Amino acid sequence: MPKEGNILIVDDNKELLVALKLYLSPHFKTVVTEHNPNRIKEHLTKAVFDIIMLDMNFKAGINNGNEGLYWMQEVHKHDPELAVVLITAYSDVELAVKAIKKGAADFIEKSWDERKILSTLRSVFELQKSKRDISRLKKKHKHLKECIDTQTDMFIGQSDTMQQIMHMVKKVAPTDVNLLILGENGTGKEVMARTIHQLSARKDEMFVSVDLGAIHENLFESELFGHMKGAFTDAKTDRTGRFELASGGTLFLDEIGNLSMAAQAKLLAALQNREITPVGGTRPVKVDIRLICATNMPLQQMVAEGSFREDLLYRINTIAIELPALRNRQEDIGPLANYFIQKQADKYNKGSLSLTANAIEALQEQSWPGNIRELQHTIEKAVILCDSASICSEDLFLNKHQAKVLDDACFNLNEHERLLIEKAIANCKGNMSKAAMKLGINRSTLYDKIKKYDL
Ligand SMILES: Nc1ncnc2c1ncn2[C@@H]1O[C@H](COP(=O)(O)OP(=O)(O)OP(=O)(O)O)[C@@H](O)[C@H]1O
Repeated sequence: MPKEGNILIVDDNKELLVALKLYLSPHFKTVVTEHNPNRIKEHLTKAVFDIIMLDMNFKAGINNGNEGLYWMQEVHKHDPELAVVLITAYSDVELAVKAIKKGAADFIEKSWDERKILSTLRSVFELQKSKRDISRLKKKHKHLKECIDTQTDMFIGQSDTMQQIMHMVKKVAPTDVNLLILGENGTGKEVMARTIHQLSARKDEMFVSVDLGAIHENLFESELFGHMKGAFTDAKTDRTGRFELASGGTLFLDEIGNLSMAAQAKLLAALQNREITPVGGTRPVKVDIRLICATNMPLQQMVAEGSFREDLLYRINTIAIELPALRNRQEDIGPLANYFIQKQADKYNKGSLSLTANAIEALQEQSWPGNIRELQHTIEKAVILCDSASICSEDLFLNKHQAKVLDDACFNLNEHERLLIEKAIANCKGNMSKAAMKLGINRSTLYDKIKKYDL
């Protein structure tokens, strides 16, 4: 088993430091010794210790332990969780009780038995490890709660296009490959990323979502990699970064196209090395994440223009999933609208609500520039304002400018044909034979046109 535990021993007796180092080094990962207590802070800023063994009396002739208690308080000002084991040459139970009351983890007498020192340090180290685990778990729990509070939606997507995408997703989800999800705003990139996480072996671990577009350039490193207390003015406590929180699970980086070149370089290094170093930290931390990125920006074009790193694009884009705009998957509008109606009716205690056939038709005729998010908001508004249990097209307050009808000034035959085909397919709920019949053409001509207009 690899050795664990970093110990700093501070005592003005240099011979004792040598003896302790020799004895403890085979049992702990690092043992650092120091004879001058004024240098404790320097050591604590250079490395992370689990235990500090501290002499109670530094000045010859003084043995009331006050100096040791003073240095212990200084240590705790720097790191309140650091375990301090006090050393004294004088067996003094009262002093031991006083030190422990003031926050010492334990107490050792100088007239020692080596085995007792080892067992004391080992149990202090185990306790210290558990305390740190608890503090890490508390932070994870807080984040997890925040994630759960932003409720996830069930994945709806019956259209042929979405079924094909889901077929591919089911194959890639259980692997650990990096995925890039592309699509306009509101097409469901985050819902898709959460679905992939749920279908993967990492599903019992965290799904951590980061909106890179909302993070200020200066805070990028601290948000993603964490920071140590005191690393900068506002760093009042240690903070675990998103990479570490997601370790074992999935990290979802939304709006990846918004990253500056400097941030791209830092992200690439973290992905290549599979480790991060918190801001102000000295020790790199190993991370094991499955990465899913998303964007609505043309990354290939950005690479060509020099605003996105090609090596980063290769790393994040093992497989790309392109989510179609809602206007290009009309068959999904009805099921999505029905799903949102139930959800919002529950939210606003409206009992059982339903959409009339003409309401669904009207929804299918919209162009939805804001995609599923816009559809969801439209339904929410209708649910809040409706007076009866069935919602018709007038209750939807649809934006007339977004209706998928061509204005009178459009004489482009192709545009008219494309729109008519879309309408016929939606009207026939995706039944191609019926749609072809309605349009007065045969099925194979309809398929040719679907291909031509990329419907
Ligand atoms: N397939 C789906 N089934 C159910 N709800 C969905 C689906 N896709 C998206 N939604 C809902 O639509 C809204 C927008 O989805 P989401 O945030 O995943 O989109 P996005 O593409 O990540 O948006 P943005 O580009 O703005 O970050 C959310 O409320 C989400 O729950």
